[in-house]
Formats: sequence, C-alpha cells, structure tokens
Amino acid sequence: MPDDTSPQPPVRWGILGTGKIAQRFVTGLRAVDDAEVVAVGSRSEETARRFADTWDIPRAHGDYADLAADTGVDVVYVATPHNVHHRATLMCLEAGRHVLCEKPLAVNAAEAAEMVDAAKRRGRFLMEGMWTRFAPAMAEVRKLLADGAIGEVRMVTATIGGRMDYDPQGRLFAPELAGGALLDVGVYPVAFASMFLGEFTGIQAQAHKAPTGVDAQVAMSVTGRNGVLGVLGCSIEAPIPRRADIVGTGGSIALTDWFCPTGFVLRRAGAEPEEFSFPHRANGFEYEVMEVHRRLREQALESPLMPWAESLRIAEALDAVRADIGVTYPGEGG
Ligand SMILES: NC(=O)C1=CN([C@@H]2O[C@H](COP(=O)(O)OP(=O)(O)OC[C@H]3O[C@@H](n4cnc5c(N)ncnc54)[C@H](OP(=O)(O)O)[C@@H]3O)[C@@H](O)[C@H]2O)C=CC1
Ligand SMILES: O=C1CO[C@H](CO)[C@@H](O)[C@@H]1O
Repeated sequence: MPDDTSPQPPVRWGILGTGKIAQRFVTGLRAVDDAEVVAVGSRSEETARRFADTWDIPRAHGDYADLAADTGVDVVYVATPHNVHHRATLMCLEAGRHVLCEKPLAVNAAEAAEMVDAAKRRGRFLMEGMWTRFAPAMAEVRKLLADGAIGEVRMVTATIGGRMDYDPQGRLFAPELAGGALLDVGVYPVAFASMFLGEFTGIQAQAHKAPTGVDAQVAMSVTGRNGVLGVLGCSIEAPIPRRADIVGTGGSIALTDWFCPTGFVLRRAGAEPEEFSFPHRANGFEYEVMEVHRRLREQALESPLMPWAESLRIAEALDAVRADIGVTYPGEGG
C-alpha cells in the first residue's frame, strides 16, 4: 500500500489552443515537479505539431475533439478565445477529462451554468483559471484579513488595462470572439471584488466602445450585501495601472500588479507601513497548476479558492455590466 510519502504519479496535462497564453502556461507548469504535458490540441495538424515540437510534447492532435478523447490526458487547459470556452470545455468534460478553463469561464452566465452542470453530471473537476487567486501573496492577504489586520473591509478598488493594438478581427475587439475589455481584463477586478463583497447586490457601469461595438473601457461601481463597496475599472485602449486597494476600518492593503501579485504594502492604522514580498517560483502560473493538482489528488470536483458558485456569480455580474453598457455578442439576442 502506498503511504503518504510515496511519490505520486504525475498529473498528465493536455493543452487546448496554442496561442500566447498557452505558452506562458506551459512555462509555469514546467516549474511544478509532478506536472507533465503529454498532449496538445489545435485546430490544425500543423500548429499542433509546431507547438508540440517547441515544447517537447509527445502527442499532437490536429483537432480539439481528438485531444478531448485522449485517455492518456487527466486534465485539459482550455486556452482559446472566450467564445470557444463553453464548447471546448463541454467536449472535454463529456469525454471524461478534467478541465481548467481560462477566464472568463464563459461568455455569459447561461453558458457557465451548463459547464458547471456538465462537470457535476460527469463527476469531473472544473475550475475557471483565475490565476490571481493562487499566488502566495494572495494567500497571505487572505490570512491577514482573517486575522483582522485592517479591521472590517469597507471598500475595494481595482483597475487593470493596457493599450492593445486595434484589430477588428482579433480576439480582443471582435464581437464574434466575445472580445471587449470587460471579458478580457474586467473579469479580474470583478473577481477580486467578489472575494470581499460576496454576492453583488448592485452594479452600475459606464463604457466607451470600440468601433466594433465591444467595450474598450469600462468603469464600474459595485455593492455587496455586507455594505462593502467596490470601484473597478478596465481598459484595452489605455495603460491603466494594475493597482488594487483593500480598505478596512483599521487600515489598508495596497497591491501593485495585483492581478498576480508578488507583494503588497500593509498599512495598519497608526503604524509604519509593512512591505511583504513573495517572488514567484516561475511566472505565476505554477500556483494555479499546483491548486489543480491539490484538488485532483483530493478527488474534489471544484476548488474552494475558485468555487463554481463564485464563477457563476462573477458571470452573472459580467452579464449585468454588459446589460448596463449595451454590449451583446452574436447569438445572444438582445
Ligand atoms: N491568465 C492570463 O493572464 C491570461 C489569460 N488569457 C486568456 O486566455 C485565452 C486565450 O488568450 P490568448 O492566448 O491571448 O489568445 P490567442 O489569440 O493568442 O490564442 C488563442 C488560441 O485559441 C485557438 N482558437 C480557437 N478558435 C479560435 C478563433 N476563432 N480565432 C483565434 N484563435 C482561436 C487558437 O489555437 P489553435 O490554432 O491552436 O487552435 C489560438 O492560438 C483567453 O480566454 C484569454 O482571456 C489571455 C492572456 C493572459
Ligand atoms: O488575462 C489577461 C491578462 O492580461 C492581458 C494583457 O496583458 C490580457 O489580454 C489577458 O487576457
């Protein structure tokens, strides 16, 4: 019988989609001892083979369905444009694979609910790739808050943005690919606020739109049931600093580059600021990979750090913001 100290067999990963983030993800994954990338799936044989050769991956599938059907894969990382998350995730879950799906989990809450239902029905792990949550710096923030370091949280502010090249056909600006600032980067501040507000009881938003009709930037104000407020912003047309503050009755925590932080400053009322530093082992994705491994080894279907109910709540909040700013995607109606 293996005991707790027996080496665990590696978790075998498949990568679905061979774009920019897939490369960064594999770099992070390679820093995790018990992780192995055994297969990649692409829309074409050629790109699958190229990615496999670059990253020394044994099996290259020129069709996502073949990756989903690969029984030598434990868990698939879905790294496609947003409009493909739902279809690719369902395909993998139905074929018996566990899934880590890039953020946002889906284009809207209805799609997200179907994905969660499929994971439940098929008894497979599913998690939204909200990698911000798993960094050691965020674990320390959660611990400090639980210990009452800043008193009772009352307000959260979080912004993120970049000036992206305008390509009306590219995934950031094309409505067909569910582009726009909100789904691409706005999901981070919404998910960040969700940690402190719990359920959102009110959301108001303003947007500036790109010529394609998707949102190029959005300003949001959100309210939680516990009276905590959030002021959030995102942009794909301006380099808004990545900055977040959690403010309580007895102090505050300031995070720069908070969307996957390596440190923060704690200010307790009446005391000198305290600086905390948590350098990443690799590029930050390693902590998300470790969280998936931890839950798979426990045979859990979801992560307590990014549970299904919260992903659904975030998806509903994004729907509410889009209703407010008047952004719909092809096929959604409205
Ligand atoms: N966690 C993070 O920090 C980040 C997360 N992301 C998320 O990752 C996902 C992918 O983003 P990113 O890698 O930047 O995107 P890319 O455009 O670089 O790559 C997306 C990949 O998806 C596949 N794909 C499937 N259908 C389409 C389609 N219709 N058009 C274009 N590509 C398609 C392609 O792979 P193939 O040809 O092999 O099928 C493509 O290479 C998004 O959900 C995004 O929000 C993105 C950046 C950072
Ligand atoms: O998640 C993300 C993080 O930041 C990128 C920009 O730098 C985004 O485009 C992306 O989708």
